[in-house]
Amino acid sequence: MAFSCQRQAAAGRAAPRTSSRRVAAVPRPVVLAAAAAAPAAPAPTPVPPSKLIDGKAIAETIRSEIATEVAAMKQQYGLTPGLAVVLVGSRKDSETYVRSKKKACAEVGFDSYGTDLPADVSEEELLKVVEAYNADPRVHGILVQLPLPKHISEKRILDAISIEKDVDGFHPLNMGCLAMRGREPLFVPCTPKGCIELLERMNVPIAGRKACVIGRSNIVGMPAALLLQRRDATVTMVHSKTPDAARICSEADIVIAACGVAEMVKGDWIKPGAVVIDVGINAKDDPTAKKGYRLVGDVEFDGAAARASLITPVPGGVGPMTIAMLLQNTLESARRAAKGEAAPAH
Ligand SMILES: Nc1nc(=O)c2c([nH]1)NC[C@@H]1CN(c3ccc(C(=O)N[C@@H](CCC(=O)O)C(=O)O)cc3)C=[N+]21
Ligand SMILES: [Mg+2]
Repeated sequence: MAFSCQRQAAAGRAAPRTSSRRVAAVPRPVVLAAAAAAPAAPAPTPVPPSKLIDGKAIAETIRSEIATEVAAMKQQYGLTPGLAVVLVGSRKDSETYVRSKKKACAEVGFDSYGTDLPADVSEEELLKVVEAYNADPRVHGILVQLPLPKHISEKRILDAISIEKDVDGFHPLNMGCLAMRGREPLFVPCTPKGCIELLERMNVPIAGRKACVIGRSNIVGMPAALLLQRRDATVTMVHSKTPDAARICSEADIVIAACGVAEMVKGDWIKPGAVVIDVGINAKDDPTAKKGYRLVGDVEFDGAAARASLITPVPGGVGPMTIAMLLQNTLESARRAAKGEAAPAH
């Protein structure tokens, strides 16, 4: 059940907001009860659905497009795309993500292969697993779930993934090609690719616009900035050492927030009419929620939504797109294998 749907459902029912007793009678009290807990604060104006970028629905559309292509590929080449997912340790969030990735594979008709290793596995053992998947012709994509335990060098593991199977796009050769004009990476990292796909499917113009990327991680901020740049946006990156991040952000037509700090980007960071893509997924304590927390992004949603022309919710925004792009990358890799395309020289 997507949070965005709850938000919309709640927005349609104005009356229960004011009374905590009536809130208790509402079947899904998460949002309403949170509003009732602070009666002094005025309830935020409900966000009109036309402002929301429904990543969950767009990802579903993409997944059904992929399923159609997989069926055709099986027919034409007798080939089934295969994704290998390697999980080290037992972080609850990683286990959840890995489960959703395997489920998404099954839904579009991919084969998936999983290796679960204990948290204290040696780097050498993990390397052997990666190398076995590199050599396995049924596998077109390899994903080693991050973060890895401290004693393992992520660099060493990611560098070992064959670039033809690097569906995460984290290999330095793929990243390097992304950064260079006149070159194309074999794969683009899934989360930033999903952000661009959302902009494109919502018909948001990128060329000639000012974009602000908040955060400079290898997996989101940096590749997001490079992708925007490739589409002729004027990109500014801000980060924890930027003294005037709020001012710089407030000049942008497109904001991609990927700083990993819950609700850091406030409403007044957003230029009226800007498009806001929120990559963050943070757990925020909420005693009224079933699990004792709810998910929030890196953007303070209500304040930003009041000014933005379009905004992604969390969850139900970028998250589902990350998985859809992983499937797209894996499909593309399988297509190259089916056509026997030689790997570009490297
Ligand atoms: N090698 C590697 N590749 C990754 O792509 C990778 C990774 N490691 N480590 C962790 C991050 C995180 N990530 C997400 C994937 C899906 C959702 C997703 O589907 N989110 C849903 C559900 C959120 C929820 O309910 O928890 C949503 O936002 O609506 C979120 C986050 C991939 N990552
Ligand atoms: Mg990714």
